[in-house]
Amino acid sequence: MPVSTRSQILSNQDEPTIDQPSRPGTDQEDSQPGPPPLRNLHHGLKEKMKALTLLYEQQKKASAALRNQSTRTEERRFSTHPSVDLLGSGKRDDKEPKRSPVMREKSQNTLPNSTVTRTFVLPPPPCIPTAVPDDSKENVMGADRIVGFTCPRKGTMPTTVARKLSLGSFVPQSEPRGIGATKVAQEYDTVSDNAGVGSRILVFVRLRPMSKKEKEAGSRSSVRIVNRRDVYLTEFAHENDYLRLKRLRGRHFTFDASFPDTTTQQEVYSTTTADLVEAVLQGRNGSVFCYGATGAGKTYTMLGTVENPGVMVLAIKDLFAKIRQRSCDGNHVVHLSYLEVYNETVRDLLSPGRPLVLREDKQGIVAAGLTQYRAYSTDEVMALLQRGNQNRTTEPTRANETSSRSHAILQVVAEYRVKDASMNVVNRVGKLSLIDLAGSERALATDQRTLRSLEGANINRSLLALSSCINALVEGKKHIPYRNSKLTQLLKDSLGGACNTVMIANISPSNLSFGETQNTLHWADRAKEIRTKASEANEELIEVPECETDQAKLLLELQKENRELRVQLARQQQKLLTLQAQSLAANSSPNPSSVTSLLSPLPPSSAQGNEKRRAKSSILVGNCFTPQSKKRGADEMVQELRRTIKGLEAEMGRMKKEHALQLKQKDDFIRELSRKSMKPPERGTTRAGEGGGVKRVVTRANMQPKESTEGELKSPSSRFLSPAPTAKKRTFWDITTANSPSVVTLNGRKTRSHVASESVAAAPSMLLQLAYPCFWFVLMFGPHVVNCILQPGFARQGAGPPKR
Ligand SMILES: Nc1ncnc2c1ncn2[C@@H]1O[C@H](COP(=O)(O)OP(=O)(O)OP(=O)(O)O)[C@@H](O)[C@H]1O
Repeated sequence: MPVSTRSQILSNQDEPTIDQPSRPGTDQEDSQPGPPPLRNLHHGLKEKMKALTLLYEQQKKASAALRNQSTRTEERRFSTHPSVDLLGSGKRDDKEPKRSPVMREKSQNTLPNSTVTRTFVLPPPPCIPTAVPDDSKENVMGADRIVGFTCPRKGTMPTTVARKLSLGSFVPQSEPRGIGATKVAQEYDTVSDNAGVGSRILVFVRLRPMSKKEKEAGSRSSVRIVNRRDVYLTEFAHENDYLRLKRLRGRHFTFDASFPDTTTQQEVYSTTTADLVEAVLQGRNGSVFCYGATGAGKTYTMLGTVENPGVMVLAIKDLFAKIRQRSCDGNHVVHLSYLEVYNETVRDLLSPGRPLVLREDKQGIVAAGLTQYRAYSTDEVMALLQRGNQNRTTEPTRANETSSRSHAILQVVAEYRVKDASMNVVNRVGKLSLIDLAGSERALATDQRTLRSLEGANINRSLLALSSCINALVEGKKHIPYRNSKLTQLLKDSLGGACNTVMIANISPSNLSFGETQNTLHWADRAKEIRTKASEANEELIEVPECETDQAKLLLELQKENRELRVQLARQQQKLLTLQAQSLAANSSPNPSSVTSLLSPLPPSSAQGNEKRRAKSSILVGNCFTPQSKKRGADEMVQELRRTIKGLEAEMGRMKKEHALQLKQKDDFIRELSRKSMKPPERGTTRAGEGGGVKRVVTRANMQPKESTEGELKSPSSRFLSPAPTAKKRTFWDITTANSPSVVTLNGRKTRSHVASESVAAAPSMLLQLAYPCFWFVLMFGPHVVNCILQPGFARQGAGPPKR
């Protein structure tokens, strides 16, 4: 049986085919029926390719007028994939693609919903795959060549010239534009956008340097960045892995800008975020988020280190510097909040506490109860940022020593007044969100069956929700599944709202992370197609009155408002101080009630007040030198001591009064007794006022110290002195001998017994003479009465002649 082979077909190319109807009535037809003529399939293909090439050329010519010099750049871009070099493949020719039937790339799309094919130059392969794989995005190549790469473009992309890199749609041309975007716009092809319709998300890629660990593991670089824009990804396989060697993949992506591993933080900031800060100062909202696998350098890009601060730090510095320059009245308000989404709960990083609930209001999705700190300087923001980062959940994993286990969102709201072109005063409010996402990860890359894996699962879930949202947005679906996770809820504004958004995709160069890098680049490539809504400036015109009187009025009003605010501030500060003092006291004392009573002013001197004061004094005595009291301020202690002294003095005064009263009562009693029971003795009873007596009468009143009569003591200790010298009961020795202890008095004066003893000493026989009646006297009235009579007061009271 004759078998037609490929060589036969090729050799019989001149023979008629189905497409070429044979001429009827020829000898050939009649005489040689033979096998039916075979169709050369290559003919159809060739024609199609020719048509396509023609179409391509036409389009190219048409667009050349628009693109001017970009054609040459485009052609250069279609050159051979550098991975061929990496793999050590054969030579290439830049002109080759023009003749090659397959290797074309249409960078522009003139028809909606058409497919753009990126093609890499290849020598004709010995065995070209007959069917293009389903995943048309993937390049399939042999061990040393890349076959093709297609990338479907949706109808959502602008049908005219494609990309707009600058933020021109929302930054007025009159305003200075950030260096970054301007530079990038100059370096790379920029294309016009439908102004006012909105802007698409700008996507940047940052490659980090190879880590020490990766180097030690012998990994090779699988990423190559060309022209600061194109990223080539190459897969490596072990030379013995024959199966994979034949199916190695290579990929090519183009982004708004791609940063090689040598790029500085400042370069990244000025290219990606500087323009967003500028837009925020125009009253618009902006978001920057870092996306990538764990350990790819997201936190490094966003936060950086002390020596190399990242985007967050540089953006805030820039914001403060610009706001100060532009604010027409020098006033500006910068509010700051910092939260994290950890295991699907939202937490405040600046004042950690209970998880926050997300609510949707007219401002968008907000975390209810999130602390908004007012910051006055960059340093303050830095301090807050540092505090927030200390509260952020980070754990070491196998993939990263300091892996962030949560998504962190720093939001800065800036408000200030500026004079516009027509010298009107305008109030502008803009919001900047800086987001450091947690890294997507494989369970094996981190840890299994631990809390880390639970965290990893939650991170992956929220990132999956993010990719679903990106897909839905790219496909122009009506329903975007923001509610699938807390992260997407919080990113709603950034992805689908009126916001200028920048995505920085972080990748690792290591071939060991090929899968993760490929995944990151895939989603980054997809995110390029998301268009956000047109962002309107949030600004309010403040009308300034024209005539001078109105201006003066306004000035007065503002001054009044200012005064009121100052008063309010002073009140608040006072309240704060009181609260602080109370909390300090409560912390330092084990008995809060006693401390509160100490801090409150003392009531006026009432009986109740005295009681309280006494109680307080005792508390103070107990607390004054306790270790807790040492903690209190020196002033407070001095005050407490003063209060103690006052309390003690009051107590002394009261005691003194009581004492005087008792004395008086005693004297009265004695006088009464003396009146009733006995005649005053002849001797020693001379009236003091008469001055006729030879002997001087010493009374109790004379004996009392002078100060006691005035009702005041000089020192608290002296007040505790016992009144014993005056109140002491007389002993026999008081009467009989001058050497008795009671003879010597306080003032060097002598007591009545002293006087008596003197006389006794002068005439000892007199004692004997008196002994007998005294004995009878004692027998009749008892020793107590005698003692009373012998008291010094008796002489005073009884100094006058008895009335009876
Ligand atoms: N551009 C860079 N230059 C120098 N070092 C870098 C760079 N990017 C990342 N690194 C280093 O790589 C390590 C991992 O980076 P980083 O912690 O930022 O990763 P990550 O993506 O935030 O990881 P995770 O998602 O686990 O938090 C860090 O030690 C960091 O210092």
